[in-house]
Parts: sequence; structure tokens; C-alpha cells
Amino acid sequence: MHITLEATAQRNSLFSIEFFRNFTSDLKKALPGSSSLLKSTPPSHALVDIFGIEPLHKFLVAISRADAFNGEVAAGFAQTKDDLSLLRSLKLLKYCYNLPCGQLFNVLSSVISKFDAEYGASFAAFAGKVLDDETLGPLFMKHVTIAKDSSPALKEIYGANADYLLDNDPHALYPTSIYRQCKGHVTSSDDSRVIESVMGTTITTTIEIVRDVLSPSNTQLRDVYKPLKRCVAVVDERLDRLYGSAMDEYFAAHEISFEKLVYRCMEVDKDISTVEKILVDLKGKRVSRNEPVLVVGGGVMADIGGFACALYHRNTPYVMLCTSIVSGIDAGPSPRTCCDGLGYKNVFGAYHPPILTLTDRQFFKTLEPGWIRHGIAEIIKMAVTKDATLFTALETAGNRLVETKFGVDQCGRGSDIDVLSESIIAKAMDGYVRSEYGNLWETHQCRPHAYGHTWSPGFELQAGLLHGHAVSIGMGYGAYLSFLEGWITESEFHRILKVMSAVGLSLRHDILENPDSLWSSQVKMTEKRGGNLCAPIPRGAIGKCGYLNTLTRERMESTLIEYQIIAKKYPREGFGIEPHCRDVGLEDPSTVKQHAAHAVPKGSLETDAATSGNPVADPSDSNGEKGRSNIEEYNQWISEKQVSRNEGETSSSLNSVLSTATESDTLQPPAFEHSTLFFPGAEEYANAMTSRPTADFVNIADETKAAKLFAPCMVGPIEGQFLKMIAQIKNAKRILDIGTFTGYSALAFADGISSIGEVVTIEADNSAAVVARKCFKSAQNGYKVKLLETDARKAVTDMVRTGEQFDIIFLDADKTNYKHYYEAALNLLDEDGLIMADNALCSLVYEENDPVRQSLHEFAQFVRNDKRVEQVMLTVREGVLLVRKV
Ligand SMILES: C[S@@+](CC[C@H](N)C(=O)[O-])C[C@H]1O[C@@H](n2cnc3c(N)ncnc32)[C@H](O)[C@@H]1O
Repeated sequence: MHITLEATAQRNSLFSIEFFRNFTSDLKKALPGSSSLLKSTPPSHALVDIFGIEPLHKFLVAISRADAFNGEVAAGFAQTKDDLSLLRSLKLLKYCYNLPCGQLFNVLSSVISKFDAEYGASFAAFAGKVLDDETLGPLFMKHVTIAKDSSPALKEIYGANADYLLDNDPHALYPTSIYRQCKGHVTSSDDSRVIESVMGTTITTTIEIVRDVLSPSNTQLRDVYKPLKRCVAVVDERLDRLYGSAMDEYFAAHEISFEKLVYRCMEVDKDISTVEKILVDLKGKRVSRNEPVLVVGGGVMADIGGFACALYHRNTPYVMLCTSIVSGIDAGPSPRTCCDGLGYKNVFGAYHPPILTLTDRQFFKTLEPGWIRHGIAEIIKMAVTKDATLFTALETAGNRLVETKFGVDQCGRGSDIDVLSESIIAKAMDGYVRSEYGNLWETHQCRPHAYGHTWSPGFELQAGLLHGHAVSIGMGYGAYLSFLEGWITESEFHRILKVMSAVGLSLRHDILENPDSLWSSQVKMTEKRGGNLCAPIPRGAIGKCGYLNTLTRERMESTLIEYQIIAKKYPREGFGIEPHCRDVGLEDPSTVKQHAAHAVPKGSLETDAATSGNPVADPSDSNGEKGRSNIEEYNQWISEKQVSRNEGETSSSLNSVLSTATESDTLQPPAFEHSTLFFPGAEEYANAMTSRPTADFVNIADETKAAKLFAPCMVGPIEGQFLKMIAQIKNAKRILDIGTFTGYSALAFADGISSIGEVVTIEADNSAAVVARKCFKSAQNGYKVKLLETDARKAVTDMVRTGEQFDIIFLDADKTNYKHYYEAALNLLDEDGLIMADNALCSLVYEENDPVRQSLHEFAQFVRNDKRVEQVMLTVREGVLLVRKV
């Protein structure tokens, strides 16, 4: 070996490519490829001997003492992909004592293969055997080399070094995380009553563009998870639908147990309750603080999955598999993990980058064009402020990026657009990471990647714009200001507008007509940036960044007018293609900000808005002119904001009121590709606005859970309150509740009738009936309930025979027999009694091949055509059909 152990800790330049090359040739001499040790099966027989080979132990001892996170060391590696993988190996091998043997030998074989393919292959064959060995693969090197029962020879070599590390670099021997180091110094006064101290954290990470990451021949994820024997993954529900089986197959092929946790990741789900769910699930899986969680998804998943990992055990490593443009070049590798809360965007969060970020363009194939366009805005911002070559590449690619979904759709592998797209994503990622990682905790505001984000928060939500379109408008306006400052030329300004316009991004929006929202955003942004506007805009040339620190209200007003006149001359008069969230099938984000279940009184979070998350538009900031009457304001609001609703096919639109035509019957219910009747957040909002259930219902829910019965069977708080109030309004005396389950609906009715009223409820299943009986017993109005434990089909026929009468009959048992219960109910009802059929809209949400879906559809149609009744279909919970005899 060509190293002197004692000096290594100081001589960082030693750990360069040469160091690995020399190691490879020295090892080959001492342990040739033909050696019986490498051929030994099982590998356990050879392992101790191999650890004892001098070039290997000297190499490992030296590397364990390296300052692997040091910039000087990194500079020793040229910038080719292969060289950087050596740097990554160095960072891992530094912690060799704490690497599982499977991983250790895998990394060693990748190092050796770089210099000697033939020898690398024979070493890799041995490494593969170690990796696959159930016992050896996960065994840490320290358990082989310095444990009590390790061979004395190994203990002598590796033990002496362990003692050295204990004194000089304990992190190398007993790390909590091999991706973070902390250093600091403390200076105290003589009496220790005053202390001055400095702390610093160093974090290491790897970011890589990959191809076909889920193909079994790709070993990137295998290398991380095989030594651990399992992979716990937090996966976006949409991705699971599209790629779930590919993920299952990948991990099965490598014999890694794949434990998938799936979450819906729409913008509205980006709140603390989803983060909390992830935390509970990680704990449920007993994820350890050193076990990297795999986070799979786009921007929302990157934010909330990363945040959950930051909170779990105070920080747990995670591997980010990015499946969208935004996550690939921005949110994925970003250290800024977060979630929305209290009505504010990104208000909670932590700085916690992934240990490994992988971006695979293959996933872009299933993105909508509107999403691709929106993602390109984040690339343009990096091009304009950081990288002129990236900007030229964007000019060359133009709209082909959208048409081919970044070179993965309708174009061949290796085609020019495929190659160009790869380079665009890579450069954008590089620019982003360079801007972000040098300023990890946002300790200063010179952040090029905030280009376009200074004024856009003021109008993005208000206008219902996709984030990318709001940012592109902000970038266009910023470029104009830069031109006015003389920081870029007029032709550069137009190149920026052209590149955005070519891909269909917005240069303008009608909301710019009024500068109020931009101005209020500037005021809040200035506060957030510590009193400086510090708006990043191009300066000097495209690809360079400067910071505008002053813009008066007057100048903003005049320049906005000028900018719009210029933007209007562009294709589509400067408007973007599908710029609004609703255009791409997303809900209007302005509804997200009003997520009232989590909202707080206005005013109480003013400071948070200014310092943390993006401020949510405040309705009182809007442009109402003072002194106008309420009715004028109201009418103006109707014409400005509400008229478009009348054009849609909503239940309140004029069209649907005027229509007298009867729909003809259909064999099947319509396709309805949603698992709920509601937009996300709608039902939660309705719930938050509904009277709270009493302790008796909380008890039912608890008992149902304790009995491990399927809780969603219960009608729940919204429908329960509805049933109670119908009973009250109807002044009902006797109610028949068909399908008791654990008693929620029966007790809701009992709460709504007078003390002499009665609820007869029928349940055939004994386990549910036992719980219901117990709950009725302890409930305040439980005495009004009579539970019949029997088959309801027969019970109702018997009741008709004996002439029983009811004011309300609630159908909630087996859906396929609703028609039978309905016919009986028409006989059992008082003259103006009411039938209520629960789950009446489930033909929309149940799966296509579910027979219950078909029978619910036929039942609803049958009632519609029944001349004996009138009815209304209510979208309460899963649909309640209200029927009355005429
Ligand atoms: C959706 S759950 C009822 C929920 C209940 N209304 C509540 O709010 O808690 C349907 C119940 O009907 C019961 N059921 C199904 N078919 C039945 C039948 N033929 N006779 C009696 N009970 C039946 C099931 O055992 C189940 O407990």
C-alpha cells in the first residue's frame, strides 16, 4: 500500500482516484481472482480470511479515518459519473464498521470494477454471495472484526483502529447517522457562567438521474435495500395505481420484502394529518432511525413524506424516488420538507434533504401535458438565473418537451429529444441543488431559485392558477424589470418571454389588471425576507442572477401596464394553455386555503404569514371600493365570481332548473371515476360545520373499533345528525331502522324522537348486535330502542302481516334486497311517512364488477319510475334517497 496510516487523517488529498486504483492493484496481487477464497461457498468460510488480507484491512482502516465530507477531498475526484461514484463509495466506506457485510462487499466490488473489469467480476461474484447470504449479508462488519467472538487476528488489526477512532473520530465508529456529522466548539468563562458556542452540521447526499429504475436489472434500489432485507416505502396513491405492480415485481425479483404505505397526495392532502398518518404507519412498521424510507411520488409526496421522515426519530434517512418534473428538479432533492396548516401554505416544516434522490423520466409518460408545462416553469427559472446553456437547450427543445413528455413518449430512445430532455432535467437539477445546498437553512435571501416567486403568491390562489403559470407570469414581469434596470438587453428579455410562450406557459392573466394583489405579496415577501425585497431577476446576461431591492407602488403600477401591452403581442395574447387548476381537473386552490376545519381566526397568524408559509390571500385585501352598498357589492361579486357556475351542469344552474325532460333508463350506472362523491375537503368541511355527536356516539365508535368491526358501516356524524333532525322535524313516533350494525343510526333516531317514541332496529349478525346492545344500554336514549336480532327480510314481511305502522323507515341492510324492503315499507308506512334508503348513490362509487352497484342503480331507477311516490336523491354522505307516498 502507498499510504501512511498515521498521516491519513490530515492528508485529505490522499483520498483521490489514485488511492482506489492502488488499492485495486494491491488487492489483486494479494487476493487474485483465481483465489479459492473468492470461490468459497458459503462465503462465511472465506470472510474472516479476506478481512485479514493486508491491502484490504489497510485500505479500510485508512478510509475509516478519512474526512469524507471534506470539500478538498471531493475536489480530488474529476467530474465524470464514474469518478463521482468513487466519491460516494468513499463516503460509505468511511463507515465500514457500521455497514452490513452485503453492502460493504457490494461497494468494494463497484470500486474494483472501475479499474479492473475482469478482477471486478470475480470480486463481484463473491460480493453477490455475501449479499444473498441470509446471515452474512445483514451482519455489520464490526460484528465480524471487533466483536467478542471475532478472530483474535482481526480483533488486533481492526480493534486497534477502533480504539483510535473512539478517541479521534467517534462518529466513524458509533454514528447515529452515516449521512450527517456535527462539529462545534464551546468557549466558556472561568466560572462557566457565560458560554459562547458555535455548532455546525454537515450533511451528505447523492442526486442522480436514472433510467428504468424499476427494471429488475437496475440495482440502484437493490443496493440500498438488499442489505436491510426490506424496504418500507411511502407511496403516492396515484403512483401506486400506475406503478404499484412494477414496484412489487422489482423488490420481489431481488428478494427484498417490500412494505408499501400508500397515501392520497392531492394538494389538499398536504396537511399535518397526512404527515401524522405516515408517522403512525412508520412506527407501526417499526422503522429504525437508520433505515432509509423510500418516498415515491411528486411534489406533494416529496414535501410531506420528507417532513414525516424529518420528524420520525427526529430525523430518519429517506431515499426520494421522484416521479414528476417538480419533484425531480425541485421538491425532490430539496431540504425544505413541509406541509400546509392552519389555512397557510408550507407553514410547518423542517430542513431535511434525502440521502439519495433518483429521478427517472420514464414516470413522466403518465403525466398530463398540463402538468408537464407547469413543471417546465421551474426549469426556466433555473435557466434564466443560473445556466445559459440550459436556457439554450430549452430554446432548442421548445414545445417538443410537452409533446414527447420529455423524450419518453412518441419518440425513440436515443433520439435527439430524448438526449436533450435528459440533459435539460440534469442541468436544471444541478442548478437548483447548487443554489439550495449552499444555503440549506435559508440563512440568506440571495436565492436564484426564487425567481418568479416574489409577486406570484399574491395572485396564484386568487386566480386559481397552476403554480407554474403563476411563476411564469412572475418571471416575465421580473425579466421586464430587469430590462428596465438595464441588467439584460431587450432581446434577452424577449428570448425569456419566447421560451415560456413556446411551451404554452402564461405571460399574463387578467388578474394583473389590478396591481393590489402583487403589491400585497411584495409587502409580505419583503417582511419574510427580513426587510429586503431581494427579488431575484436576471442580471448581466441570461444565466446570471441579481437582486432587485426597490420597487415603489407607482413604478409597479406603470410597469405592469407596460408589461401587459408587450405580453399581449405574443401568441394567444400572452395567455397560457390550461393555466388554471380547474383546466387540468384539479380543484381551485382558493378552496384549499379556506380549509376551514383547520382555519384560525383572521389576524391571529399575521406574523406566520409573513415569516413562514406563503401568505394566503385575505378576502379583506380584495379590491372592493369603499362606500358602496352591500347589494351593489353582492351583485358585483355574483357577476364577477359566480356567473361561470351557472354555465356548468350543477344542481343550481339555470339549465338544470329549466329542464323538464325525464332521463330514459340506462342498463348500468354511469362510469364515475372517483372513490367518493365529494371533492377532497368538502366532506371534512361539512363535518366541521355540523353539530358534534354526543359522547354516546363516540362510545359506539370506540366499541366498534374495539370489536374490530368495519367502522365505515356506521352512518357517522353528518348523516347521523341528519337522521336525528329528520326525526325531530317529522315529529316521528315510531321508526324502523333496518340494519343496526353497532347502533349509530338507531341511536341517532332515538335522540330525535320524543321520550315515548320507539325505534325498532333489526340486525342479523350476532357480533354487531352484541356491541349495539351494549351501546344502547349505556346511552342516554338507548331505552327507546328495541333491537330484533333476526333476518330483516323475513321480519318486515311478518310486520306487514301483523299490520305494524311506522313514521320513518330507514333502509341500511343488504343493498341487494332494497326493493324487497321498499315494497314492505310502502305497506308499513303511515300515510305521510318517509322511506330513507342509505348508500343510494353507491352505484357511482362501488367497483364496476360489484353486483351491489348494479342493484343500487336498478333500485334508484325503479323508484324514479314508481308513480306511487315522489322522491329526492340527496348527496348526503354516500347518498340518501328520500321517498314519500303521493
Ligand atoms: C351498513 S350496516 C348498518 C349501519 C347502521 N345503520 C349504522 O349506522 O351503524 C348494515 C348492517 O346490516 C346487517 N344486515 C345485512 N343483511 C341483513 C339482513 N338480511 N337482516 C338483518 N341485518 C342485515 C349487516 O350485518 C350490517 O350490520
